Amino acid sequence: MPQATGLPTVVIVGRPNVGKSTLFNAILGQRKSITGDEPGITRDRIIGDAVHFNRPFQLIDTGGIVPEDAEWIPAQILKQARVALDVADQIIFLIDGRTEITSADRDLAQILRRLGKPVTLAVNKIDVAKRESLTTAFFELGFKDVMSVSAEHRLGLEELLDHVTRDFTEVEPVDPEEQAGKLRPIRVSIIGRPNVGKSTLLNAMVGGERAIVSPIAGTTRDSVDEHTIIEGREYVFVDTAGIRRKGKTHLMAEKLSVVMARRNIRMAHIALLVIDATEGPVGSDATIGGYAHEEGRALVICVNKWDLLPENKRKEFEQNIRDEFKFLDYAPIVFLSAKEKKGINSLFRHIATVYENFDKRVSTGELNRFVDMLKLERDRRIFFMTQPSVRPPTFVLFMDRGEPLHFSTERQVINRIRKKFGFDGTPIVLKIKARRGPKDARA
Ligand SMILES: Nc1nc2c(ncn2[C@@H]2O[C@H](COP(=O)(O)OP(=O)(O)OP(=O)(O)O)[C@@H](O)[C@H]2O)c(=O)[nH]1
Ligand SMILES: Nc1nc2c(ncn2[C@@H]2O[C@H](COP(=O)(O)OP(=O)(O)OP(=O)(O)O)[C@@H](O)[C@H]2O)c(=O)[nH]1
Repeated sequence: MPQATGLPTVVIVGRPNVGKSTLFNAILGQRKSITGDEPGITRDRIIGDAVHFNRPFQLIDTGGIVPEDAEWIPAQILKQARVALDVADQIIFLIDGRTEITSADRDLAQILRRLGKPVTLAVNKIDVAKRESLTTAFFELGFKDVMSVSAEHRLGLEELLDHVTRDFTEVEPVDPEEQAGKLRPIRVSIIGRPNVGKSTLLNAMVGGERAIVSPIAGTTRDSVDEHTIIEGREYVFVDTAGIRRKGKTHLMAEKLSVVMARRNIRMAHIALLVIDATEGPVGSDATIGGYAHEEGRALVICVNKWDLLPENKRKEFEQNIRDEFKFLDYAPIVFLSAKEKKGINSLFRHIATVYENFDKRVSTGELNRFVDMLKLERDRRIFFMTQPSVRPPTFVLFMDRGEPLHFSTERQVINRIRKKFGFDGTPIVLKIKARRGPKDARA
């Protein structure tokens, strides 16, 4: 039976066949805010979570509580629906507006009045536009709040819910800060040496049938950001003017690409480091990737022009990258051909996952169960651990002393965090703080 969730509870009661389930489904369906564990609503779902204008509540349909074949008497309803009525903050007493008031309606009305809870009498099956005049006959049941609805045609539901939820607490829709972060566009920077295919990749990602592309002038005079929406998620490609501006002499261009990468990484959440498959990972690729790491930005390594290499080279190439870029071991590697538009969907999926990790928060409870299992250098002690921020995920270890961990120990801790919680594609920042013990407090 209903769990006490702490949410205000609305209970729908009425004799059989008045339309309780129809109303229940209409309210939950209309609000699209079912949070139950199975998708969709079945006929025998009797409890669901709903929201009306930021006022969340729990809705119970007693139609599912009283068996359909039960001989209907008020006592029966009371027995079966007792739990629901006990937890009710608001009761919707549903009757059939197309039939005469029955003795069962009258008996139930009396029982409900005695509960001393707020009851709204909802007259159902009033399927016409001018509904009010049809409800006057029902005032004789002794409720001052009488409203008409058509559950089937979803008429009058808004007014009914306005009324029923009027005293319920309004909540902010989740944490607005976090929510804003989730809804904000993912800022992507395409970086790499000259001629690796950056502008071809940009075109493949924002061009063609993906469309909804609009170049928007950025804050700096000649920078242009490009927006695109893929599967409901908005992406902004930062400084595409820079990507599209062609290099001058080769040497100039090479240096320029490094300078540009450094600047653009700061404006982005995620850097796409483009490597030319025909050249393999080279020194300046590592330099550019290193900036993303230092700036604490998420990273996806894109091996472009893969159409020019045989497929069976993939493993070898991947190993090559891992060997050259040891410090970027968290970055996923995507093989693609920007020119042939191959691997672009996979790249978008990686970006979405990597961003999720970049923005991921682990609860303090989970972290401290994890800390219990960490064994560090023998002379260091961890008291507890928190994650104060995201983008990038930043963890603080509260220890006996504030001095940094040995490099290899720090790496080990970060790897353990990755292994336990999964942070593919994002750097992890680890900070050490001395816990203020009782001695410090006295000093
Ligand atoms: N015309 C009309 N019919 C409706 C309306 N709402 C429900 N009905 C019909 O009334 C009948 C009973 O609806 P249910 O939702 O199953 O009624 P219930 O109160 O849950 O019935 P029990 O489960 O037996 O308690 C169904 O045939 C519905 O299609 C309405 O607004 N207008
Ligand atoms: N075979 C093949 N060629 C590609 C691919 N992507 C890009 N190219 C080619 O590589 C060359 C360079 O591509 P661009 O997109 O201009 O490279 P860029 O990185 O923007 O170059 P800069 O502006 O100089 O930094 C062009 O001739 C492209 O057609 C690919 O996936 N496969």
